Amino acid sequence: MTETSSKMQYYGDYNLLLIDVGNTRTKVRIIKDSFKKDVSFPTSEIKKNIEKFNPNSSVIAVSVVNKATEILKTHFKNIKFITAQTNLPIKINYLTPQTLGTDRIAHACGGLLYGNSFIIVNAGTTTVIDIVKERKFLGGWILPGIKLSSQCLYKFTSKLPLVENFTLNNFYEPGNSTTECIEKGILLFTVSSIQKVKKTFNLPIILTGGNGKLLTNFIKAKYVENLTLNGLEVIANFSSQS
Ligand SMILES: Nc1ncnc2c1ncn2[C@@H]1O[C@H](COP(=O)(O)OP(=O)(O)OP(=O)(O)O)[C@@H](O)[C@H]1O
Ligand SMILES: CC(C)(CO)[C@@H](O)C(=O)NCCC(=O)O
Repeated sequence: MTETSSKMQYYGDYNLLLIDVGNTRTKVRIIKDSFKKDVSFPTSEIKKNIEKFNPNSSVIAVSVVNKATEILKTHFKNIKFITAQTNLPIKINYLTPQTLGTDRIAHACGGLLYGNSFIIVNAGTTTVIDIVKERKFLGGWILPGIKLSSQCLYKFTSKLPLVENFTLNNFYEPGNSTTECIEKGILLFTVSSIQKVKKTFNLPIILTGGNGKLLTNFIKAKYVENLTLNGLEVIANFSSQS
């Protein structure tokens, strides 16, 4: 478990837990009065990590991993999962709200801390680009994430190596070696997609996710480390006031 401060401990006594289960990592925000702390761990290890939290805690969660959702439901007696039907500070305009990733709902709500209209780029396992216009979620684009793209090229070809470190700060010149071609190809695909959306909608970009920091080298954006957890906090405050 990774923490922003102190050592790992039993998290037994607090007012509220916010949980974001992503395909790669699970993030937890512990809130007790004005005290806040974020911790994270691999989603593949959710069972053993979640046992460190008091089952009687109040929990608000989003999860995009079905198995992890079941583990959370079993452990916590008082857990609320955000859905498109939750009382939200935004409107959801999506043809299939029942299939909409609830992390995307949280991102859209977290973005309200910076304005009412924006582009969200969540560069995690997948790269998701979403549009919120005047507090209305309009949908977006789901792309393979940076690491996933690299793993696919490696897995489904005979000659391509696995490229794990993305260290370039320029990818517009052609790549000059196999690893450079892969790195530049994935960055070109990711960054050009985001730039095209920016050009079309001309809204400010909010960038988040495990690869968000890397993309700040190429895209003018506000980088927010834990946008999903911030969004859950916005939703919690909104429903307590309305
Ligand atoms: N410490 C880390 N552990 C795991 N992945 C990391 C780490 N740092 C950067 N990454 C990159 O971040 C990606 C995971 O990002 P993130 O945690 O936002 O994804 P996630 O848990 O799948 O969330 P989402 O489902 O919203 O995409 C990985 O694919 C990897 O490329
Ligand atoms: C796209 C991901 C994987 C991003 O985390 C997640 O939001 C998800 O599983 N979404 C379901 C499909 C949808 O949002 O329409």
